[in-house]
Amino acid sequence: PIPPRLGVETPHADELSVLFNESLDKWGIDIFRVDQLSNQHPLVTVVFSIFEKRDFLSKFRLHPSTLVNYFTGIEEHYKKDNPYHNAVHAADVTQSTHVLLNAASLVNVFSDLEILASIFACAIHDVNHPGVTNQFLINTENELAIMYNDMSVLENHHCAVAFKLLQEPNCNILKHLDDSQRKQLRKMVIDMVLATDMSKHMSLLADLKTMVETKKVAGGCLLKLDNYSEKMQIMQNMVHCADLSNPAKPLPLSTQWVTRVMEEFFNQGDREKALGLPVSPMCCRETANIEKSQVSFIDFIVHPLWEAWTELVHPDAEHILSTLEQNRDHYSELSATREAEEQQ
Ligand SMILES: COc1ccc(/C=N/OC[C@H](O)CN2C[C@@H](C)O[C@@H](C)C2)cc1OC1CCCC1
Ligand SMILES: [Mg+2]
Ligand SMILES: [Zn+2]
Repeated sequence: PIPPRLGVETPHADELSVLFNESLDKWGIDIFRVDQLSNQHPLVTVVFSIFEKRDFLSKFRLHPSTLVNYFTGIEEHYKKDNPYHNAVHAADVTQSTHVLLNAASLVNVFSDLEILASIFACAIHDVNHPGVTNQFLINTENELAIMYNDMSVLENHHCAVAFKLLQEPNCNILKHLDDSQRKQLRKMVIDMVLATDMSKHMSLLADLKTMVETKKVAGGCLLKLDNYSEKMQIMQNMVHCADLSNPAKPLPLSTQWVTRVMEEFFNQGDREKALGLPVSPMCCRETANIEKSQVSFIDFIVHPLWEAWTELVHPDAEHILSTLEQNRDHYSELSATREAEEQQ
């Protein structure tokens, strides 16, 4: 059976292909609209369309129906009732990385296999996410924390689920890669997904800043990336940037993500309360100050990361950084007015 155009069956195929023709390569595509128009198959259609656009089906001899089969399986393993960590988030991170890869200063830096690995890593990076944090799984001695000895529990699980699914019938999309390519891809995907553990953020950013400093010294060209570890550092930071790109998207998208992530955190807070556990930071729906939390999240985590990325790929990400700064000021003004209201 020939898989449908765009990888999914939908009554809105024409509208969806217009949207992709206009915005698949653009920062700020309305990924929530992609979710609606794709009949709630945002990940399958985004991955399928990116692979087609990058000519990966012929480059890696990927069979269209195997591709649709596998990523439909992945999509089904994203929990639909997670407000945030669901297939729309995976599609969002995948499409965001697809845009970051198109930066002029990254042209010819990555091989096709490295690009395939990056897109693949994004698509699977949160698969089967339970909607709670690593700390919650550790505190409740969840079977996943026992399985992974409290180390990057979620991120190890996402990788394992994704690679196990590859062994299902008609899902082995890597069938026609040679053994060395398959081994390299597996290592690169694991390195990138494990680097999305927020506890790795500070060391990842420190390495990125060091690289930016040395790159400045080396006359600004990135082409000098000869060893795996430098290349992987950039790929890990790229995926991490995409994972933390919500505050750097046009405000109507960013606010929807804030609502979703807070609902997920509040659900966790409710469960912690019910279990008599201390409620995690920003997870208490009674006391959380949403706008204030976003301002600190941006000031301490997201802006330093995007500032370093923008320097690395200068000047290609300037508009992303300025959107982030505008959004930060918006949340800061909101939190000031809310505080003033609460004083009255
Ligand atoms: C759109 O806003 C966001 C988009 C993504 C994320 C992703 N966060 O990391 C995912 C992991 O759960 C790790 N965190 C769990 C949390 C309870 O503690 C953190 C120190 C680590 C957070 C966002 O906003 C957050 C921060 C400020 C208001 C809620
Ligand atoms: Mg994650
Ligand atoms: Zn994620």
